[in-house]
Amino acid sequence: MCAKKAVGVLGATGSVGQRFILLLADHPDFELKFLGASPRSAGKKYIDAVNWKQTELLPEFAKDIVVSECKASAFKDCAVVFSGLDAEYAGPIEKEFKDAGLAVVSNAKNYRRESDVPLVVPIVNPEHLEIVGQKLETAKKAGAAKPGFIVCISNCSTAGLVAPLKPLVDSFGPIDLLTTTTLQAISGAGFSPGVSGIDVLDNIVPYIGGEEDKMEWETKKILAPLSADKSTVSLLSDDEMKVSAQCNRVAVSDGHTECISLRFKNQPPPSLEQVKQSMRDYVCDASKLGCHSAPKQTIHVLEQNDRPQPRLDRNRDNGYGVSVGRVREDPVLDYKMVVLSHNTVIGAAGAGILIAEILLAKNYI
Ligand SMILES: NC(=O)C1=CN([C@@H]2O[C@H](COP(=O)(O)OP(=O)(O)OC[C@H]3O[C@@H](n4cnc5c(N)ncnc54)[C@H](OP(=O)(O)O)[C@@H]3O)[C@@H](O)[C@H]2O)C=CC1
Ligand SMILES: N[C@@H](CC(=O)OP(=O)(O)O)C(=O)O
Repeated sequence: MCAKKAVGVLGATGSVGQRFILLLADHPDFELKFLGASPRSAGKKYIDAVNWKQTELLPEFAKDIVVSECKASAFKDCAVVFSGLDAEYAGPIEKEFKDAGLAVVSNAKNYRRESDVPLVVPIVNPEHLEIVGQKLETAKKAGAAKPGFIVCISNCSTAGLVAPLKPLVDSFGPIDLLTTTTLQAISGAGFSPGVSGIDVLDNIVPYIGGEEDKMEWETKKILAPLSADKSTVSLLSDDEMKVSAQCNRVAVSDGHTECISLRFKNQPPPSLEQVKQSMRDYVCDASKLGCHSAPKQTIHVLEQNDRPQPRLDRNRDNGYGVSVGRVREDPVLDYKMVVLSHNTVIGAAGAGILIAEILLAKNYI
C-alpha cells in the first residue's frame, strides 16, 4: 500500500474547515498534518483555537496540531492544500501557495471566474481538471519544475443545482431556461460571525449577498465544454442557457434545498419517466474511478411527496449524494423538481476532498 499523502487545510477553524477535519479523519489516501487560520488562531493548538460547532466530536488526531499562519513555507510538504478561507483574505494567500508550486483546492470565490482555473463540482464536471493536466504536461515538456495550480469548488447552492442537470443534458441535450429558488442552511453563512439567532429564528431572510449572481454564471461555466486545446473554459452564452436564481436563508443547520424549473432546448421534451430514469442511472466519473468518497448513488430520486427534507436526506452517501424529489411536469417550462444537497459536504469540503481524490487517480498530485 502507498504511504498516505500529507495535506493541509487553510481556514481550518471555520464552518468549511471543521467539515474538512471530520471528513479527513481516517482518510485512506490523505493524512491531514497542517492547519492554517488567521493570525488570531496561529500558534495555538487546534483544540484551543477552534470554536467547534459540529454535532460529531472533534477528532482526536486534530486536537494537538498547532495552527500556522497561512504562509506557503509552512505547507511546503503538502501534496494538496485545501482552502476554506474567508474570501476577503483568500486571494493573495492562495496565489502565494500556487506560486510556491503547491496544489490548492479552494472553496473561496476569488478565482472561480478565471478561464484557466477549473471550477469543478466533482460529481458533475471532473473533465475540467484536464486544464491542470495540460499545465503539468506543458511544464514537463519544457523541463520546468512541477507548477502549482488552483482548482476552485463552486458555490454550495450551485453544486446542488448542477448535479441533476448533468444527466439531463447528457441524455436529452441542452437546457435553455432554468429557474431556481433556494432555501439555504445557516452553516452556509460561515461562523465568523455567521447568521444571528434573532435574524433566522421564526424567520426567512430573502437575500444572500452575491449568491444569485454566482449561481447564474457558475452554472454556465460548469456545464460549458472545455476549449479545443483543453486549457480554458468559457461560460455558455445567454442564447445557449438562461439561468435565474432567487436565494433565501432559512432556519436549517445543514443542507440547501432548491426548487427548480427547466425547459429543454430540444422539443418535444423527454417524458417524465425518462427524466427520472436518466437521473437514477447517472454514475459520476469519480465513482467509475473508484474514488474513496464518491457516492454509491450519485442522485437519489425520491418518490415520496414530502421529500427530500434536509434533516432526513442530507446525509445520503455521507453527504456526497444529492437527493431529488417531486419531479413533475411544469405548466410554464417543461419540468420542475426539488433538489437537496449537503452544503458543507458536496457543496464545499467534501467536494474538495473528492476533487483531490480525482487528482490523485489521474497522477496530477
Ligand atoms: N459554508 C459553506 O457552506 C460554504 C462556504 N464557502 C466558502 O468557503 C470559505 C470559508 O467559508 P466558511 O467556512 O463558511 O467561513 P468561516 O467564517 O466559518 O471561516 C473562515 C476561516 O477563515 C479564517 N480567516 C479569517 N481571516 C483570516 C486571515 N486574515 N488570514 C487567514 N485566515 C483567516 C478563519 O480563521 P479564524 O478562526 O482564525 O478567524 C476561519 O478559519 C469562504 O470563502 C466561503 O465563501 C463555499 C461554499 C460553501
Ligand atoms: N454563500 C453560501 C456559501 C458561500 O460562502 O458561498 P461562496 O463561496 O460562493 O461565497 C451560503 O451562504 O450558503
